[in-house]
Amino acid sequence: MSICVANISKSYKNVKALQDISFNVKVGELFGIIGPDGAGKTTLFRILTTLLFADNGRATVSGWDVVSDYKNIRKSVGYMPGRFSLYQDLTVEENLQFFATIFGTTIEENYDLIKDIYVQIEPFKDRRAGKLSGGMKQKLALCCALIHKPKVLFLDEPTTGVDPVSRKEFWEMLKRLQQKNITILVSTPYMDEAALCDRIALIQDGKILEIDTPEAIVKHYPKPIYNVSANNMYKLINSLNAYQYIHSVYPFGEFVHYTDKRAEFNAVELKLYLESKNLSNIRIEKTVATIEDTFMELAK
Ligand SMILES: Nc1ncnc2c1ncn2[C@@H]1O[C@H](COP(=O)(O)OP(=O)(O)OP(=O)(O)O)[C@@H](O)[C@H]1O
Repeated sequence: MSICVANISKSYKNVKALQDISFNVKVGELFGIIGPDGAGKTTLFRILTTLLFADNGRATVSGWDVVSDYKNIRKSVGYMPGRFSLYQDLTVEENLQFFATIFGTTIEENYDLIKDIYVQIEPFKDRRAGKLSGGMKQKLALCCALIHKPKVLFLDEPTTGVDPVSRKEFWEMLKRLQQKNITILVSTPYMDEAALCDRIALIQDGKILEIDTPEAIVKHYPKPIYNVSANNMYKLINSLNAYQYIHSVYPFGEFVHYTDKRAEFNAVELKLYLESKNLSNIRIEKTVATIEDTFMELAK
């Protein structure tokens, strides 16, 4: 195992940031920690990268204990914190040089590992890091986290605030790094990114709701789910919420995802009900559950 987490808990005064968290990550696995703001993702990353002590439980990274072997862990992992952590006043190249030096290596020595990513920011190598776009900053931060050839990479919300094209590119890079046998633990609040991981842990209020492959998690969704749309989204949601057979309803892009309490759902009856609420252009179609649907159901 690359990462073992056993019964980890952490509180800040009255806030239970992590409650009895356990999971394992295999060598070379791309494992996602998926949860909304405040779920406890950063706290978990800080414990695993030896920057914070847990109140209870044990964790190892590459076989090293996060408390007693912290020095070995610090040498062998890469950590990209959620907030931009690089030196804004240093240039792209100077930042990279700096991180290589503190880990006792050089850019040349491990250039192969970062090459794919670095070529994209190389044209801006003399630009100060503070003047880069969001996507470029993420690429530089990833290069800096990789420059000492870590065995395990911790990426805390690496794509938050990054445009959709750069997000997609970023995940393609992670897939390539994975082929180099680097274990990757990545957190994200974006449910679409969860589908790109080998396995995911859904986390909310410091507790793990479920751990499995994205495909298996979606298959566990317990009910048929329907895309519903109408001329007025706000009124549609309010009307569905007031419907006597509603199990769940929430907005999903241009639709509303609706599930019904009954085993036998009646679309005609629902349409008539919505028409009685003065809605028009009503469409009701069966759809497949996503990770977001599963999360919402488990988090209820
Ligand atoms: N130093 C602290 N003192 C008090 N409460 C804290 C501290 N750090 C985090 N918390 C609280 O602990 C909980 C978990 O926070 P954490 O930052 O780990 O979550 P997160 O999933 O990373 O969310 P975010 O993306 O918003 O940072 C939240 O309720 C947060 O307000």
